[in-house]
Amino acid sequence: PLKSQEEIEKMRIAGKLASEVLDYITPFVKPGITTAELDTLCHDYMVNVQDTIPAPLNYAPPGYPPYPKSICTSVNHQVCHGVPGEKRLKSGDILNIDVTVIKDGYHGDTSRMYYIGEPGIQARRLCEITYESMWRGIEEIKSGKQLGDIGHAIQRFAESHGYSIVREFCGHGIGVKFHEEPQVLHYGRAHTGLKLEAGMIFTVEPMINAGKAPIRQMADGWTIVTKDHSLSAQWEHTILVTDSGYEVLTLSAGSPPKPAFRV
Ligand SMILES: CCc1ccsc1-c1ccc(O)c(O)c1
Ligand SMILES: [Mn+2]
Ligand SMILES: [Mn+2]
Ligand SMILES: [Mn+2]
Repeated sequence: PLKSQEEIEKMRIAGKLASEVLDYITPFVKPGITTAELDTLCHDYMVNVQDTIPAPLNYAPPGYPPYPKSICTSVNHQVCHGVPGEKRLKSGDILNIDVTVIKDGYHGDTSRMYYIGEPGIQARRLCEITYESMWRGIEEIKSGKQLGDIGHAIQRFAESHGYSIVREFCGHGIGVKFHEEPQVLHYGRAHTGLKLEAGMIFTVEPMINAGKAPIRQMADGWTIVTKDHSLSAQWEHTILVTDSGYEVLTLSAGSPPKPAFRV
């Protein structure tokens, strides 16, 4: 549903707070720390400093058990929904931290990639291309355009670099609920799908694999990995559709800059 001005203001606050969690955790993301330690640090910051609620904690979408932690941490060939645990991060790893906070009843959802020590050139390139793929999709957002324009832009850019798009998970509407309509696919055909309207708020969160698209779910009932064990990267922003284009709601002081689009 379209958000009112009051709701949009609350979503701006929630989105900024979510982004600030990723700023806060950045200096802790070093070789030797465990993803469970990162979860505790983020949880305590959200609850004790921000007075926000971590949306993932005990979140149970249909067919899933309640999620046991406050953030998602997906390392290397893990695609998404990685559960924080005793795994120590090591130099060369790439890590996605995905944060969703609830403030005053409204959700802010964002994720970033982090380099642990010195990842190799291939790992860095996947992270950089995935970041630009997300922005290529965001750049299509404008009242009157269609959802297919977003997916097509992401798919074309990522696949032109020899990467593959994960199809089983998508972006989503967001507001008083973590997940609302519409589904925002990260692939598709231009000039197809739902028309975008000012006041819509949804996430763009492409998962891109260095190898082939197929994924597998781990025995923990949560963690998704690439079937071919290739590296996977993801970035996520929460976006408001405006008449003139878009407004990114999940920006903060430490947000990486938008890439200069190489043609
Ligand atoms: C823990 C959160 C969760 C559980 C099942 S799907 C999911 C999830 C994780 C990150 C997201 O950005 C998202 O939209 C959903
Ligand atoms: Mn997220
Ligand atoms: Mn999301
Ligand atoms: Mn990954």
